[in-house]
Amino acid sequence: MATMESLIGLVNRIQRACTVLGDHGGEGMSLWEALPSVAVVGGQSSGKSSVLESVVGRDFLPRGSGIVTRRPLVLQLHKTDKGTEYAEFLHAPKRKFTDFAAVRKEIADETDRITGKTKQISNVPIHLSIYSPNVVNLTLIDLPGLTKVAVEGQPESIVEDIENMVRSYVEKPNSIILAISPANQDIATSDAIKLAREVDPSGERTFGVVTKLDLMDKGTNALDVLEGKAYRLQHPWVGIVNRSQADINKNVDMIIARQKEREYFETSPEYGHLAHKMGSEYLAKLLSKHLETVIRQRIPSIIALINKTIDELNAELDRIGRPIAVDSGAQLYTILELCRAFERVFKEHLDGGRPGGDKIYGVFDNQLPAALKKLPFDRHLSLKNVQKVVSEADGYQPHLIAPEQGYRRLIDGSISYFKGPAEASIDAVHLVLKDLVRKSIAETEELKRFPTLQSDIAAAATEALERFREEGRRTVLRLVDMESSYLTVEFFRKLHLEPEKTLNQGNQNTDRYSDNHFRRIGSNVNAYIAMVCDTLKNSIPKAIVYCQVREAKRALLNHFYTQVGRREKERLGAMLDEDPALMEKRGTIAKRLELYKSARDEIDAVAWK
Ligand SMILES: Nc1nc2c(ncn2[C@@H]2O[C@H](COP(=O)(O)OP(=O)(O)OP(=O)(O)O)[C@@H](O)[C@H]2O)c(=O)[nH]1
Repeated sequence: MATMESLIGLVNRIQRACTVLGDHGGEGMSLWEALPSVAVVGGQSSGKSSVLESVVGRDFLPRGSGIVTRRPLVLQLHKTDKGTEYAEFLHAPKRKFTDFAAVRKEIADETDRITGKTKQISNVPIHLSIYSPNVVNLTLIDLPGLTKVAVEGQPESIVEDIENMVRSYVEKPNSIILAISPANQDIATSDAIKLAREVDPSGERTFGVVTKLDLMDKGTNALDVLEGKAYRLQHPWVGIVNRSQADINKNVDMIIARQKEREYFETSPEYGHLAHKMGSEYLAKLLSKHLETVIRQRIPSIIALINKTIDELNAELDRIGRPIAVDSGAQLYTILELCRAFERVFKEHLDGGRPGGDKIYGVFDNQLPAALKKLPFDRHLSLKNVQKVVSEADGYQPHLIAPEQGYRRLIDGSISYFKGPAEASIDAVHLVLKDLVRKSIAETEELKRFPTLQSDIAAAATEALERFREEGRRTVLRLVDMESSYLTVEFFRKLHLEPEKTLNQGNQNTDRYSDNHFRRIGSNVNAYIAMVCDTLKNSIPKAIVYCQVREAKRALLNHFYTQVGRREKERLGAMLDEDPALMEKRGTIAKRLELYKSARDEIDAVAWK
């Protein structure tokens, strides 16, 4: 018997754990649903509270007209060896109630706390534990009384609402139904039996209880019900005599009430032969024994469920990451690992595998050529401007054969236009790289839990990219300057060999001569610039890749690594600060895990006894 009792005590502990974890037996297969409990079901005023109280041996349930029980009450009875009786609510775990009138008030207050002072009902249970030497270990659920009509102030749906809520408790296969029917009503019309039959047609988990035997009309009795003739259940029917309203008003003690009940059956001419199988005490023992049997059968599946949950929790912990180490060596290692993970993702973006790297080629293939095409060479090499630049370069002495100075100035002026597109390409690639850094940080699964390190990496990478941009900028500007500093001699020598067709035409008009002459200079410069443009179109991308892209791949976090290596312990720890919400989540999971593990240990211990 000791083993059996610890078994039920264990169930009580696990059920409490479930509620702590927010498991109200809602969606899905929960531990709660794997464990048996006893639900008290009956019409209003059928005597549910009275039965519950006499099983417990204490007055503690709120009473009144109308719907008093508006939230399920999960009542766990814990048998103690000795000491005073007390009650404890899960929502106020530090407070021990020894005054049961205060328990009654707390149930009423706690009901109102969720439902307000309305006539609404809620399916969030109130958990109450009673510790006493005078009880057996048992979990009982008191449910709102079934009703046939809504009373004033209640919505029409209340009848259905209550029935649905009660059904949601008793339809679970682990629920043992205590179906209360008053003896002074036809058993055929009993709400409790009606619902029990619906959810448990075979009757294997229904216990029929007949109350108010003492209130039956003279000359009638409930023998055909109690003997199972009127309605057959697999378990024997139990008759009960609770305190009458008059007894309650007179504050008749529960112990005395039980004694009176026992006497009632022992001396009853109708029920005397059934006396040993009647009454609240017998009912309590019957229930307890049945629970034990059911729990024994359930142990393997409960253990399986607990193991499954433990596996799930462990997997979840792995997913969000285990707690981080405290020694600085391990922290440094973790930081470097996380940085590497980020770098891997970043490189995948550049090398392909992840999108984004192609945008850089887009700069080379579209943006740069388009910008080069738009350069205003037409204007710069217009007849008028060529004339102006060349004349200014000649000074007081016009050139004799070819305007060497004029050519130089026109070419220099044109080449300086290339600086704009060169710098714009540098900036465009810089933006692409910066965006890839941002994306890579967001995509690095391992970094998710470390917001501080995320921003540290972002800052370090951005700073490095800035440096690469500066280096890139200097390099492309140099490429442009190089084009100015030394011109391709070959090009001009070839020009010199070409016959000057226009000059040999008959008309010797000086204006025409000079127009053609300058037009020719303009078109020569234009051809030269087109050649330079082709060169730069190829060399600028090379410089950009060399200075920015290649460096980003090779050394994005190099500076950062040297800095981190020098940091002392506190700062390393701070870098690994986590999102508080995540830390809390890990804490919750760890706590759940702990609870489930201890539940498993306890079940293992009991199961092997
Ligand atoms: N004489 C007598 N009165 C009883 C018996 N059982 C319950 N009563 C009385 O019937 C009334 C209703 O009993 P409760 O135990 O409050 O019934 P309930 O089903 O919990 O009622 P609600 O919570 O309103 O649904 C009370 O006045 C009880 O004293 C009984 O066996 N004999």
